[in-house]
Amino acid sequence: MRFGYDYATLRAAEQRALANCAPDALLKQAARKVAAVAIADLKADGFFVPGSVIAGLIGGGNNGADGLYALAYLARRGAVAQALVLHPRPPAGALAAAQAAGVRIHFFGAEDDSARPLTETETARLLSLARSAGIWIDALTGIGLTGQLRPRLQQVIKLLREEAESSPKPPTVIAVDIPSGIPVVSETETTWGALPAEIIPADVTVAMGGASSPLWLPPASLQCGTVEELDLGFDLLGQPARTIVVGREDLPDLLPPADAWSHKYNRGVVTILAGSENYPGAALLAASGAHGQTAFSADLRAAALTAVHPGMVRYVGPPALQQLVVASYPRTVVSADLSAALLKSDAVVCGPGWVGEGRYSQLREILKFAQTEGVAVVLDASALDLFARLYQDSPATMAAAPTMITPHLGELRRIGDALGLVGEPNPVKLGARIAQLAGVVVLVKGHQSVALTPAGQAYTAPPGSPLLARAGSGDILSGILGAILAIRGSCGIAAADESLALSAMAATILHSESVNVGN
Ligand SMILES: NC(=O)C1=CN([C@@H]2O[C@H](COP(=O)(O)OP(=O)(O)OC[C@H]3O[C@@H](n4cnc5c(N)ncnc54)[C@H](O)[C@@H]3O)[C@@H](O)[C@H]2O)[C@@H](O)CC1
Repeated sequence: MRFGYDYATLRAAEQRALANCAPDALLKQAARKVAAVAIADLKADGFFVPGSVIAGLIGGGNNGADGLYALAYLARRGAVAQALVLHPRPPAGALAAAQAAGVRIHFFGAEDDSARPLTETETARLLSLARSAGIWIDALTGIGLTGQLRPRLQQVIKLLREEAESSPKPPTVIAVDIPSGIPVVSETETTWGALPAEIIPADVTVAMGGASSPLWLPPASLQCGTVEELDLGFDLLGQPARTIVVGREDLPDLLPPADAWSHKYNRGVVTILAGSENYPGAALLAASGAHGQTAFSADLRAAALTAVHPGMVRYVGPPALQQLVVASYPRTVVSADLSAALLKSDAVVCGPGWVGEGRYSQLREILKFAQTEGVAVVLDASALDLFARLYQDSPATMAAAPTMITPHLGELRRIGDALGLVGEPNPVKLGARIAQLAGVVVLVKGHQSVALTPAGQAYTAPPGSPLLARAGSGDILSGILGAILAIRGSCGIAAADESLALSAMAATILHSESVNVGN
């Protein structure tokens, strides 16, 4: 797993590390890593370091200092290192070191008026210098950015973004700590990966000492390129992470294997309520996910086979759909009796294609059962509108049951509106607010899915396959998720919010993997 921290945690860790080392020692260590990334990029493209032109976009804080020291290393290796200084007071020690190493220093807007836009002449000079470089080191602002980016910096970032986008040979952009302009702190709350008006998208971001949350959360994460974390000795172990990134390598730890004593009743029983006359396919798709009827690449197969093969899949629905499900998945135990099925369940999935009379009271019954027995419930698709209604009627029922709702972006907005959370454009933040208000885990499904817990943590995984963007994907995912929750539930892994969120990430990784190999 990888972790993202909030501003206060990172700052405190930085202060503790700084107390134990010489002035600028950490900055120089950070700079060496940035220089190494630049050198690796040159070599990968078949260039030599001597003679290669590298531009550093230099701001006024320690982020700028990292950039200047990196240019100094590169100049000593023979690169033509150009510092484009865009702050009236660049960090003095790093500037002197860069000059001494032969870095060429170019000042823009030396007077202290960051509201004045660059003149035409300055703009032309900036672009010409930037154009001559194959690598840009973006060191304008790091985690010290506060408030809205000042106008001149906004103008500069816009100019350079447009230059990079329109260039036939775009530069490799290496962001120091975080692409400039992305806020890590605001006065009132974590920024949840918000994007500024202007940004130069990075190919690589080198996170210094510890990664900030926006590096992992969309939409900001989608502009950060590959994130490389540099260990600077920050003691972050044991510090609360705001964001947890689950990878394929974590799956074996999240998916308990069956053992010699496993049987159909103790290996997890998942009950599915899905499909209707108009949407019969939803019942089949959810069942296929729960039965693990998905292909996986060889290295995931071992984990996946145990993960998505619960002891039993039960289906509750009308007789015609029961027949359909059994015809495709004969292992399914079907019934029309919800109460009887619930009694034997370790997890319940409800919602794909699930329309018709009586759903509201069924949902109430499921949540009451979940509340009493501590059994995890996944609410998807049609159950989401019922969820909003139920929350309005009886909020306590929601918060007390281990519940996860799984909206895509359109459904998320509808739930937000129904709960009175209007006008929040950032889906991750909206999901976090719904989670907090309703006391449920919210899995925001999309290119990069994020699960938000009521306690304010975000769980995510690398972006999924583009092939997931089609009808029926969510139905399969809900089945996979139900199977994982049932297995974990039967193994005594508590259906606490963190466990639900981790299960959601395991399910999204497996789901994405399965469509990539042909399902
Ligand atoms: N202190 C240390 O030893 C270490 C610092 N590190 C680096 O230092 C960075 C943090 O340094 P700082 O705290 O100096 O902060 P930053 O360098 O991130 O930001 C401060 C600079 O941003 C400008 N700024 C702030 N708000 C602005 C706005 N709204 N519009 C335009 N400009 C604005 C300020 O004028 C100042 O020049 C990290 O992101 C990281 O790159 C890391 O290398 C780790 C070690």
